[in-house]
Amino acid sequence: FLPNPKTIAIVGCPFSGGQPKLGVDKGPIHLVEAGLISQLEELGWKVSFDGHHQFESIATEDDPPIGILKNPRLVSRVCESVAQVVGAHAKNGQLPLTLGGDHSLAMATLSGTLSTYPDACVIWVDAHADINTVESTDSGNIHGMPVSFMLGIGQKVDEFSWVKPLLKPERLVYIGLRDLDAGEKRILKENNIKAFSMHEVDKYGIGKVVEMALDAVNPKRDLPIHLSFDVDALDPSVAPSTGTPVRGGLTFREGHYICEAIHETGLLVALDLMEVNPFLADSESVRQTVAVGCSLVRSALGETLL
Ligand SMILES: N[C@@H](CSCCS(N)(=O)=O)C(=O)O
Ligand SMILES: [Mn+2]
Ligand SMILES: [Mn+2]
Ligand SMILES: [Mn+2]
Repeated sequence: FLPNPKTIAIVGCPFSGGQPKLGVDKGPIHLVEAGLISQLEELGWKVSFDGHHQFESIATEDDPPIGILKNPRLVSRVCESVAQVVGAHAKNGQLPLTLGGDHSLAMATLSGTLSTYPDACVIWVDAHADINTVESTDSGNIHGMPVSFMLGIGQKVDEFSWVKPLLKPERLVYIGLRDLDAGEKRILKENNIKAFSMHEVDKYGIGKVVEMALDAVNPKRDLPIHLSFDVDALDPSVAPSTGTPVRGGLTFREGHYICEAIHETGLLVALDLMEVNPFLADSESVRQTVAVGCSLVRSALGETLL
């Protein structure tokens, strides 16, 4: 039996603690104000949205770095609470759509999904692998680390003891990589994690890459899919208003093809749209970035061209 959610639960997460740039916490409100809810209703979905989450209360306490990890207590507590919310929606048979906010939130979304669907596979669309460990990170920005926590690799951090290693390496695949730290390249190899970088996208074309990615983690097309989409996977000319832009990214169509193809599997159970930062560009570029975020979500949730 495979889930067939009919309701989307929007989890608006105005959170920026996993990285240093102001503004990414305003991503959710821009996405919702661009009309995303009615756009999804147009597609036939029931949409439940009980307002963006408030994290101010958690933010007040003293939160010195642990090692070089920045805002560790804040990130941990926010993610722990969001994990409960995402998990509850998934357990109710709804499709959690998490709007970021920075990608450290994926500790929450993957925990929520994998606690409900232990066999789910994760398709991570991103310029970055976000798999740094406590030992390998150079920045201490936790938005570059969520995958390592979910795999249970690297030195343990007490504040994150709630994070269970629910993600198996063989159930994770990347598309769009082009900016990995040396440590991350080593971690991918050591853990035999499947990754389709922009080199493979150029070489095989996006259609073949998505097919190979699914073959790698969902060979019988019978496992639930969690799609975690970082808008910086797209070329900065397509999605300029994001915190860590990297040249040579996915075209508008390549990004949409990934979402359309995943919708076509009928296996999508959870979706993250992360790292939209409306403070980082002129208003037209912000509008463009928000619009492409909404468009990608629509494609992953059933909007077709014909
Ligand atoms: N690898 C770098 C950059 S990580 C970029 C994180 S994201 N979520 O893809 O924007 C680091 O660890 O700081
Ligand atoms: Mn990311
Ligand atoms: Mn990224
Ligand atoms: Mn980013």
